[in-house]
Amino acid sequence: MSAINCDLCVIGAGSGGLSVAAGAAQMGADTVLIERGAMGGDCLNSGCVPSKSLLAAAKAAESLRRAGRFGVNGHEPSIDFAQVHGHVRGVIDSIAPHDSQERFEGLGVRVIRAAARFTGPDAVEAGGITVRARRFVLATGSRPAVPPLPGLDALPFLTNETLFERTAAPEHLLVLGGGPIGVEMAQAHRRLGARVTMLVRSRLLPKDDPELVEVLRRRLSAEGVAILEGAAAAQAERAGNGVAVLLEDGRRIEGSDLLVATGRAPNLEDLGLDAAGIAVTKKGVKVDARLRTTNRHVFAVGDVTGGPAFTHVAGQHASVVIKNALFRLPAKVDYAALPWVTYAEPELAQVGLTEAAARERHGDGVRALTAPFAGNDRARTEAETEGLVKLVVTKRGRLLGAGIAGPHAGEQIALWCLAVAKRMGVGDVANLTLPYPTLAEAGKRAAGSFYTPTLFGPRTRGLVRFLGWFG
Ligand SMILES: Cc1cc2nc3c(=O)[nH]c(=O)nc-3n(C[C@H](O)[C@H](O)[C@H](O)COP(=O)(O)OP(=O)(O)OC[C@H]3O[C@@H](n4cnc5c(N)ncnc54)[C@H](O)[C@@H]3O)c2cc1C
Ligand SMILES: NC(=O)c1ccc[n+]([C@@H]2O[C@H](COP(=O)([O-])OP(=O)(O)OC[C@H]3O[C@@H](n4cnc5c(N)ncnc54)[C@H](O)[C@@H]3O)[C@@H](O)[C@H]2O)c1
Repeated sequence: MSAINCDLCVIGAGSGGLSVAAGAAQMGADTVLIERGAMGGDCLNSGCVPSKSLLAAAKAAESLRRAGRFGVNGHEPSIDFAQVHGHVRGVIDSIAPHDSQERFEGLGVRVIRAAARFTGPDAVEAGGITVRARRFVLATGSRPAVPPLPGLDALPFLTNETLFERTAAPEHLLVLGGGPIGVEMAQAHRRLGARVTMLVRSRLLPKDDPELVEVLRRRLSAEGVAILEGAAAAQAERAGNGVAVLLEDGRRIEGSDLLVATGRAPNLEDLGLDAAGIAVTKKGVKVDARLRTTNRHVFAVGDVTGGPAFTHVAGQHASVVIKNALFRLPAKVDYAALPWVTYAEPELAQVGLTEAAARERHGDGVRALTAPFAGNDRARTEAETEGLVKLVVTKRGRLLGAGIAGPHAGEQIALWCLAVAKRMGVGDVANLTLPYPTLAEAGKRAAGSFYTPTLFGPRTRGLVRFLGWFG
């Protein structure tokens, strides 16, 4: 068995591990990166990239269907699912070089393609090589959490790890779970010609603001996605060539295929965490705000920590770990201005606190300010007037959070990421001069509504009349 000594050893070459390894190597740290599967991890191979590529194809199909509202002949598109799959594959292939072993070796990283396992508090074994490092970073990600539903393990169900390999559309897709994977994949498959039924235990997108979710629920239903909320699955079984899910209320829902999208489980197994003295909780590796595990030589980043499971969170984690591990700065994670986007149409974007979370934390003084896209001229020109901007502010107008359901919400939220992160007030946005006509004006309108009662109230009218006497 050969041995390597290095400054930093990163386990897992997904969003988190790659960011740590690239940053550390470019800053001069002698870095080893260990990956047991495909370089790029979930986001590139079975997550963000394929899901957004599939959604883009689905959007193209839907815009043909809906073109009639512009007087442009809309028609039912003919969909070649194998070519759609080719598009998805092509996007992955076009991004893959950026995450590749070759690129990382070019940056000076030693890459080992094997499963890693701690053999002690300061040593890892992978592919017959013992790696000793001053610091380790655990970035092993997560996998689909499959619920213990009786009958499920005897069925050939789909997860995000298998869904994007399909070259034919399912005839009738049952989607178990109403989180972002469920919602995005339900709409994508419906638009690409499948029948889709969502089985949602509680409500759709439970982490999002219900008023904003309602916009998306209406659109999904209008497009023909059957959404069964409050539908707890009790059992799964075969039904001819397909599948059936029995609900607790006695209903039996049949489909050709079943997608399980019921959350994530951290990849902790076979890592020898006990040998390294690394404690875990039910959610993932136990870390403090500086992402230190219970072994002072080992940090953890990304999904394996059991925190918010997003690529941009893994990115923030990477930067916190680099500051701590390489520069000994006490940097901490900060989710106060954490954004997330569900990339269905209309998009749903949120940063900071939702109204419910803000009321829980700040009490009844919190105000919600809204502006619908129905009143926005750009939305009218685009014939995309569904949705709204919703700001959540303190009594004095400081922004606590912002949510958008509407066209390009994921792009529009960037302004609010800055405003919430910098603890700005509504006045900072209400006083901006924005280009006309833009969707962003809806946000400005929501911000401006904070002042409406005082600006157009009797006191202002009295003041204007009084000052008029001196003119
Ligand atoms: C369908 C889907 C869509 C998503 N869409 C979005 C989105 O639009 N935006 C967004 O921000 N997030 C999205 N996410 C979430 C995002 O993909 C994850 O949060 C992100 O990939 C987490 O990065 P990570 O580095 O923690 O883990 P991963 O990317 O999963 O990487 C972990 C790596 O570690 C490797 N590994 C595991 N164990 C070992 C071991 N013992 N030895 C060596 N290597 C090991 C794995 O093979 C893997 O490559 C999506 C997820 C899914 C499933
Ligand atoms: N656009 C994005 O950024 C994006 C897209 C996809 C995934 N992701 C990330 O991946 C994570 C995983 O996504 P997800 O949609 O699988 O998970 P999720 O945890 O967000 O949602 C899971 C859903 O499944 C339901 N559920 C759980 N157990 C169930 C059971 N036994 N029966 C029926 N329903 C059950 C939950 O009530 C919930 O609605 C997300 O939380 C998110 O962090 C992000």
